[in-house]
Amino acid sequence: MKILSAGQIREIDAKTIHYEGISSLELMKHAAGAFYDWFTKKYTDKNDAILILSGVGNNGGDGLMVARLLHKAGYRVQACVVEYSENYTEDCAHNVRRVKAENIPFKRITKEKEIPNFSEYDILIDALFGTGLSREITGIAAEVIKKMNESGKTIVSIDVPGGLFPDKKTTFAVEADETVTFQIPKLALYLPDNYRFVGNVTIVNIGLSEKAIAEASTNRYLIEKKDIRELLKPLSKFAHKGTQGHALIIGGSLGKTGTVCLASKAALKTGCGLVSAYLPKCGTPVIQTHFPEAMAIEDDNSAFITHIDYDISPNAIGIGIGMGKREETQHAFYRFLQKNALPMVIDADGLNILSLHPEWLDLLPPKTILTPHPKELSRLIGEWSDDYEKIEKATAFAQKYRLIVIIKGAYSLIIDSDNLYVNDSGTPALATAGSGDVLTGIIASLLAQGYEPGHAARVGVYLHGLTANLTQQTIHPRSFVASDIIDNIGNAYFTIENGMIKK
Ligand SMILES: NC(=O)C1=CN([C@@H]2O[C@H](COP(=O)(O)OP(=O)(O)OC[C@H]3O[C@@H](n4cnc5c(N)ncnc54)[C@H](OP(=O)(O)O)[C@@H]3O)[C@@H](O)[C@H]2O)[C@@H](O)CC1
Ligand SMILES: Nc1ncnc2c1ncn2[C@@H]1O[C@H](COP(=O)(O)OP(=O)(O)O)[C@@H](O)[C@H]1O
Ligand SMILES: [K+]
Repeated sequence: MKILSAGQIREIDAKTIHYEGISSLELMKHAAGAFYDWFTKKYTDKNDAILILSGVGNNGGDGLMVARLLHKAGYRVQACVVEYSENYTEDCAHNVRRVKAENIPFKRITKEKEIPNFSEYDILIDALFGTGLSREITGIAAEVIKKMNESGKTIVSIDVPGGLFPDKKTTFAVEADETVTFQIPKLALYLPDNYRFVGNVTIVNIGLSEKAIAEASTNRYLIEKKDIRELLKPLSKFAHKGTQGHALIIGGSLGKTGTVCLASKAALKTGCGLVSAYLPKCGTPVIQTHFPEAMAIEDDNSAFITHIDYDISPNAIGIGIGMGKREETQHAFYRFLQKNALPMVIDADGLNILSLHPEWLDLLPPKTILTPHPKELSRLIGEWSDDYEKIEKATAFAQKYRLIVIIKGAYSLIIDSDNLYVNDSGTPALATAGSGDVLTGIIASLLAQGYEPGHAARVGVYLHGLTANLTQQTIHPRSFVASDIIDNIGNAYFTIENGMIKK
């Protein structure tokens, strides 16, 4: 799904009206209706006191239309317009008239003392500003937002939290619990700095013209299940382990051989035909006991890796997990990079060693996948002042070395040449030891199966996250562990292929 800018969304809005031959008010009806459907499914208690805070633009118009729908359905609604400007849009003004005509409690707020007492309400709906925000908020709107944020009440934002810039850094905005956004994802909704404003994001369809959306050009995308389904390779009737790829996982050190067990098992469960694990000697009994399907190759050293030599022919490599940064291991890694031309995913200490020797980055085959979490990323590219600068610097880094960079997080970002992909599968259940090791195994497996690296990155990140979504009802997020990801890779495949969850 395309992620677009506020300007592009405005254009699609106008084109929809033109192509579909509908009025802007009708489009607003669709938008308000979509919000209403979502809201009434989530908040079913009609005794909740709901305060709707609208602005004077079309976002405010949406809010007032939502007030009318909720009132009609029997909810207890108070509608307000925070009159930060006298320039009402036509559709907003229309809805003010309708709200009054329908005898819905209504109030204009022009100065601080007119701000209602939020403690009398259960839910605040924010329709103050949408994608038309053009500058920092001051005056009465700022007063209202400050009080909303201090109220401790549930806040639900229509389209975007009031004050959130869709395409640049935000410092002050409504701090919503839920944001229901209209059809087109905006980048700002998925950035960690903005989580306190955005809360949970839901995208609802409002019937914007598909043709208009297709005409908008972008290099930013939100990954959807259907995209991943299209990328999945079919499994041939005549497949055998020799055709399904051989992944080699390299890593581990004394006390950290579990990382390689997790990645190796994840690799096999993701579908490659063979998995070998290269570890220090201490790891061999561990992996052979834990996971008999894997083949082990031992380093000479018992506690850490000192050379990386093997006489097998894998198709792809996952390297770096649990490996440590000892001198000997660093040199072994360097000599390995000098001779390796296979597709590769590098994580953890592999990344940390590269940040100690940035000149080694030139040795990586094009499209090597790096999977840093933010700390590892900062070691590679330096600090950033905000998420936008982080993306800019990571993109420049990825392009300079022709790499694919996956910035791991609640929403992982995949940078692949000019393109940015946002992944929204996954839950906080994944914030658990070894979760990143499993991702390395999944991606190594996909590379071994012949997936183009950009596809392996997207499919891998999406699959990994989906395992947590699928177990939300069966495994409490606090007790979900990395092995649960592995156990549910099959279910994730089922879900992607045909929407079915196998219990
Ligand atoms: N996407 C779609 O297709 C659809 C979109 N729809 C809805 O429309 C919304 C966009 O509506 P919108 O363009 O009217 O802008 P909106 O955000 O309501 O506010 C603009 C007003 O705020 C003002 N203003 C701005 N910044 C300010 C500041 N800092 N401090 C004070 N004032 C400030 C600005 O004034 P100006 O900048 O012109 O001086 C203007 O008066 C969108 O989010 C969605 O909810 C649906 O209805 C239908 C389908
Ligand atoms: N709150 C979250 N929501 C979704 N995914 C998450 C969340 N927290 C962590 N993850 C995912 O879990 C993985 C954690 O990786 P990493 O930080 O390397 O962990 P570890 O070092 O413990 O293996 C990443 O893929 C990340 O995207
Ligand atoms: K809003």
